[in-house]
Amino acid sequence: MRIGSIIDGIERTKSNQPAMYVKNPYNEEYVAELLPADEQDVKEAVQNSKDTFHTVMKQMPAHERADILRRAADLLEERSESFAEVIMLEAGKPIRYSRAEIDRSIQVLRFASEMTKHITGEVLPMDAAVGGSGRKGFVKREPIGVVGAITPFNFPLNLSLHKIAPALAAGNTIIYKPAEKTPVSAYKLVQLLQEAGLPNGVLNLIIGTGQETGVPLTRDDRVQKITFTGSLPVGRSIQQEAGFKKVTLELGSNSPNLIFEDADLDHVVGALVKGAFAFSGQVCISAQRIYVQRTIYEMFLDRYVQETESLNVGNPAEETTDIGPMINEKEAKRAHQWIEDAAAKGAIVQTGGSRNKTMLKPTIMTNVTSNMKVTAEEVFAPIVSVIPFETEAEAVAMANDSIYGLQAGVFTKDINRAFRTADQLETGGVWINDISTYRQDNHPYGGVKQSGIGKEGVKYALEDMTELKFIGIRLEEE
Ligand SMILES: NC(=O)c1ccc[n+]([C@@H]2O[C@H](COP(=O)([O-])OP(=O)(O)OC[C@H]3O[C@@H](n4cnc5c(N)ncnc54)[C@H](O)[C@@H]3O)[C@@H](O)[C@H]2O)c1
Ligand SMILES: O=C[C@H](O)CS(=O)(=O)O
Repeated sequence: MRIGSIIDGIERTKSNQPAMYVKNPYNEEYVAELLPADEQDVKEAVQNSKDTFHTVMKQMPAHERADILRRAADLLEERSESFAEVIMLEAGKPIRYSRAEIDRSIQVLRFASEMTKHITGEVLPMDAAVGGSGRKGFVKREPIGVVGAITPFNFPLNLSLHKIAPALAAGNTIIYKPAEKTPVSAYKLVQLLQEAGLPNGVLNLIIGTGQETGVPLTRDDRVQKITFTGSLPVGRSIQQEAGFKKVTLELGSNSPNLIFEDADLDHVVGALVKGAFAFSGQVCISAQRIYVQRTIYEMFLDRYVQETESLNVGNPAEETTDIGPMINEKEAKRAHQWIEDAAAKGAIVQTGGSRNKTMLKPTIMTNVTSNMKVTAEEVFAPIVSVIPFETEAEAVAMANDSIYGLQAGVFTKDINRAFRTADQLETGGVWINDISTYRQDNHPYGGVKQSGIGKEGVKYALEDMTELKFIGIRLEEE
């Protein structure tokens, strides 16, 4: 399979850049050849998106946009297995988890379709201001224009749809720059939306590297908004390069989970095995730091290690596989090095710790300190640290001792403590009696501190992809 960028509905079949290849991270088998775009392609895509916004999108009524999104959801449902297979092959995501990603993506399309018909404004009480009598004021939401969507490899379909679907619902045109590690699902998604009735040029696809295509897209003044999901260093660079554009940044985390002594351990242990190791920990809200009240620490740790050791590690294509490869060997080596660095400073590897190419065994560490990379930085690998605490105040302080603040989990049966803790945690979201790793696609989602700027979750992303316009009328006196 050979894929190129799609601009104004036409696929580019030539490239001035050296070809790139997507390989299955588990066995290095060829998945696709890419024809990468360059700065000139980006410029053309932006001009086409700008023209299409004025000639097509501004005229398209909400019911048509809603229908396209609904048809896309139906088509994705029909083809769910082939999309799941592509994500399994290009990202190495175990097939059961790949299917779950498709199920969520279908919902995101449906939420967006429903929201399209409910983009409302308000009528202002103008006489609330001195001198405002005899005036009427209206606030309406308008699409912002051209949206640049830059996405990561780890949820290549769902996180792309968290940008594309609300942008379409709002009536914008989009330039979609997916991760070069996982562009095949992106290519299939653009084709699917075209089949669902999306006119040419409303969604332009740019296949290429961050440097060659993401940077010029971010700098282009004809783009009104960049919505980015990815790592902190790239997010920082986008913030600096974006100029006057609106920017949404969905970045990384080292998510904390707090387990109090009255928690339901039967639930907690299984949930946190999944929460720390699903997709080899390559999830931005993966449980990375688990704080356990001292009175139940040993009991939790024993059960946690035991259940982790029962995970099936292997080929992501197999139905029974829980843990597959990491995205590439470079990342697996980097994560393995972090384990070794921590161990050299006194951390204890309770289970795991070994690596074979892209396969890193699920690893539980104890005796860690807050200045080790495995706790202080985003590990983005199947590595979790378990840390004891004595008091609620101590647990909250340790959880908040981070540059990140995306999502947290708190486990307790005491409703007062649950809300008290949730109020004090410095994160964009808190789950009580569920893992930090759990996300639904309809709640506001996004970090504080260096985890990002702005919120997604269809309704919230949509709001940020519109501009408020005020229209006032001074009525003639009789
Ligand atoms: N908060 C969230 O919702 C969320 C969700 C998923 C992933 N993430 C984060 O994403 C990271 C993993 O994904 P990744 O490795 O694909 O991230 P990444 O930052 O390396 O790449 C993300 C995207 O940015 C592009 N890019 C790279 N350099 C660029 C530049 N200078 N300018 C513009 N674009 C550029 C890449 O080509 C890719 O499309 C982790 O840090 C993870 O926490 C966050
Ligand atoms: O990787 C981070 C993602 O935001 C997780 S999810 O797809 O939203 O669950």
